[in-house]
Amino acid sequence: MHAVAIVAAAGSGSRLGADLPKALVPLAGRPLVAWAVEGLLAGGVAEVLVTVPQDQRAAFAAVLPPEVRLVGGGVTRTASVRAGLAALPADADADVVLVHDAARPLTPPDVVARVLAALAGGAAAVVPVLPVVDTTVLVDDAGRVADAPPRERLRRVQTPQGFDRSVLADAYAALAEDAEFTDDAAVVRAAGVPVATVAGDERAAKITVAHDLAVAEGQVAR
Ligand SMILES: Nc1ccn([C@@H]2O[C@H](COP(=O)(O)OP(=O)(O)OP(=O)(O)O)[C@@H](O)[C@H]2O)c(=O)n1
Ligand SMILES: C[C@](O)(CO)[C@H](O)COP(=O)(O)O
Repeated sequence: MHAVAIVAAAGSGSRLGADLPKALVPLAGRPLVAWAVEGLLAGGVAEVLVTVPQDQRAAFAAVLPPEVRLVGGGVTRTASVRAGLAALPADADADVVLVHDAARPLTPPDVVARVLAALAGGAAAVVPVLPVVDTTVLVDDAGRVADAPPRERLRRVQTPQGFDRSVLADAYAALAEDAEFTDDAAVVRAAGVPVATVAGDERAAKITVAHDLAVAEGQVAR
């Protein structure tokens, strides 16, 4: 099995509110994207491609190993992953593709290895998940609680998400040009592909707001 990873790193990080793209924001002195790439390689990925803001290639090249390919991203995460997939050479060795967020810099290599093992075991699509520990409700348009789904079957979905390469490519090819999904598992599910799960890890938490970055700094310092 030859695994290539696409790291979605073309977002601005508006909710974090830093003065540079979120993937370049330092965590213990190193940009988030550098942490994310390192974790993928340590977990068994052979090649990494990073989707970056169109005008930031030089800044990303300066902080990543030279063998990491950079591709201009799109206006949504879905468009960025689509651009990354399109940039994979058709004859490349890769038979599986992992899609990861630069915003999950401290994802342990063990999570990457679990995703790869599930693919090697025959899964066409696999996501790392964690249980939901809070009571979780659906609200109506007025913000009133409308329903409380049983949390035993709810999961929080992380990245990297892993796919048979042709399954992911075909699912993206079937999407409308402006389609937007919150993750890649939703893209393949829209094409009717079942998605398996493996255990995620709290350390793979996504950095979205300033508090998340502070938590990650504490994690690295421990
Ligand atoms: N057009 C986009 C938007 C997001 N991403 C990437 O998708 C991942 C998850 O997105 P999120 O954490 O929401 O990042 P941002 O879109 O940058 O954050 P915000 O919504 O706060 O602006 C991030 O690594 C981000 O760089 C991307 O590659 N291209
Ligand atoms: C892909 C993801 O990280 C899985 O949890 C998440 O859906 C990204 O969401 P965002 O709104 O782009 O932060």
